[in-house]
Amino acid sequence: MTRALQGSLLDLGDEAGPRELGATVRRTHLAHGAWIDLRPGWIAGADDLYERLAEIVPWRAESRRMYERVVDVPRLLGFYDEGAPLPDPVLVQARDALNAHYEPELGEPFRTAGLCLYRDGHDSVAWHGDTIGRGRTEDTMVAIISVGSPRPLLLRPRGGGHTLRYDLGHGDLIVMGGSCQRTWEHAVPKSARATGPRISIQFRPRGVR
Ligand SMILES: O=C(O)CCC(=O)C(=O)O
Ligand SMILES: [Fe+2]
Repeated sequence: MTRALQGSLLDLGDEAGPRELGATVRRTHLAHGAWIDLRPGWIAGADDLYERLAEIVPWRAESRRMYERVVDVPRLLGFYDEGAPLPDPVLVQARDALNAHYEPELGEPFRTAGLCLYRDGHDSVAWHGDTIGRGRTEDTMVAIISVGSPRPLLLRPRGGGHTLRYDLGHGDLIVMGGSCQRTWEHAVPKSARATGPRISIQFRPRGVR
């Protein structure tokens, strides 16, 4: 009796979706006006969320012209523009919770969601900042949720310096803020090790890409 009740209470406390943010978020100030926030294990039920997203997102393979050659982008992509319905209710809850926490500081809401699926260690993203839009010139924030198997997200200052490494998966949250997109770069390197699949969900404000 008691045991069954305890079990169900624990289940209730661990309902799928975002857990608390608030004081559980740890901020690290980096050089040049950049910072990152970390909240490990933010999403309860992250493995189920991985499975649902892998299934229902219309994943696109892209290719890009590199000088004379056309090369495959080494990951699968999804994109939900402002106003487009997100593919899972947990992502709606997560975006709402991020906005409740960050909008006072950011001054605007997160509006778009980009998704990347790294199928295995061959998939990766090369060193870059999210500078296609306003991140090139303005401070902003990019919030990334990781589900599935952890992969390292590396960060290094532009122009050289020590590389930071965060292993992100299973519902972890990282937020890159301040000048991070223009003064630092980030990457998910290829791995020669056996690596399970990871999906990242990146929430960005309008005009940041
Ligand atoms: O998958 C990640 O965590 C990073 C993705 C990324 O940097 C991007 O899509 O701009
Ligand atoms: Fe990026």
